[in-house]
Amino acid sequence: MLRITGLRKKFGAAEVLRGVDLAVGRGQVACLIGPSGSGKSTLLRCVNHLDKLDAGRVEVDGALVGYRESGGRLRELGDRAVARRRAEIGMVFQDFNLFEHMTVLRNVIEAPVGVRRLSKQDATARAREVIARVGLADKEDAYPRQLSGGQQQRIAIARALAMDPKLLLLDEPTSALDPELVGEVLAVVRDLAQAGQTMVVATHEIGFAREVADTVVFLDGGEIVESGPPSGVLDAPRRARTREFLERVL
Ligand SMILES: Nc1ncnc2c1ncn2[C@@H]1O[C@H](COP(=O)(O)OP(=O)(O)OP(=O)(O)O)[C@@H](O)[C@H]1O
Repeated sequence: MLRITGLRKKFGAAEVLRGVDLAVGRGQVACLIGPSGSGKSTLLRCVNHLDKLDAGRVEVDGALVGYRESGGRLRELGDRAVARRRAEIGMVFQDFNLFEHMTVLRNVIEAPVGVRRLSKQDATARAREVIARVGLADKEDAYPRQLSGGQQQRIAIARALAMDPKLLLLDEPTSALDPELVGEVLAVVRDLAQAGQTMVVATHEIGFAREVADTVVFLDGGEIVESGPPSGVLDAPRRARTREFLERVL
């Protein structure tokens, strides 16, 4: 479902991603772990073309994201074509990014109506379904400020699900939450994993990665140091850099 090859990304002189290769199969969950600044967010942002690539390619379900091939070279797509491709990729940010002036229901309906061109009626039915799926059916008329951080993040997940994404990217979805609210968001993500949603999750929650990931990807200094099933990368790491990181965070 996701194939990344030779991905490089610079900000100024700093090379933040230094040749990343990663494949995530349909229905699989990859968890990105690594120190702060290792490039996890940038990697996710390159997948949905919020950041441009300097080299390499990203394909979602066989189609390039943000580019088209022309004469053996990649050319950037226009805004509307990018928006169409991006509509197939859900993104959940650390700080929820909900529209504060809109109710929960309006937040979730917005993209299906505006981007997918669903009728208001169909979008509302879809929104109600995904809001119920994150356990917040009783909050559809609330405004974000009336919800806890955990509830806001669950609505942000519902908003992404409303577009029926082929791939869901979650960028440290629990980092901005008080510790007692982390569990409710992880429970929603765990349910999605069990339901077969393809996901890439950047996370500092190592225990969670052990539980849900098919593949754990340890990123350090913009490169993948080690990747594989949790039983390998987390429980029997082959590389000293992985071991040192895990000793620091566990
Ligand atoms: N828009 C930008 N302009 C300049 N530098 C950037 C930009 N975005 C990220 N960086 C730099 O790229 C590096 C990787 O950042 P990134 O946010 O991808 O790391 P991360 O692993 O997600 O970190 P964290 O766990 O703290 O979120 C950092 O050194 C960061 O300062």
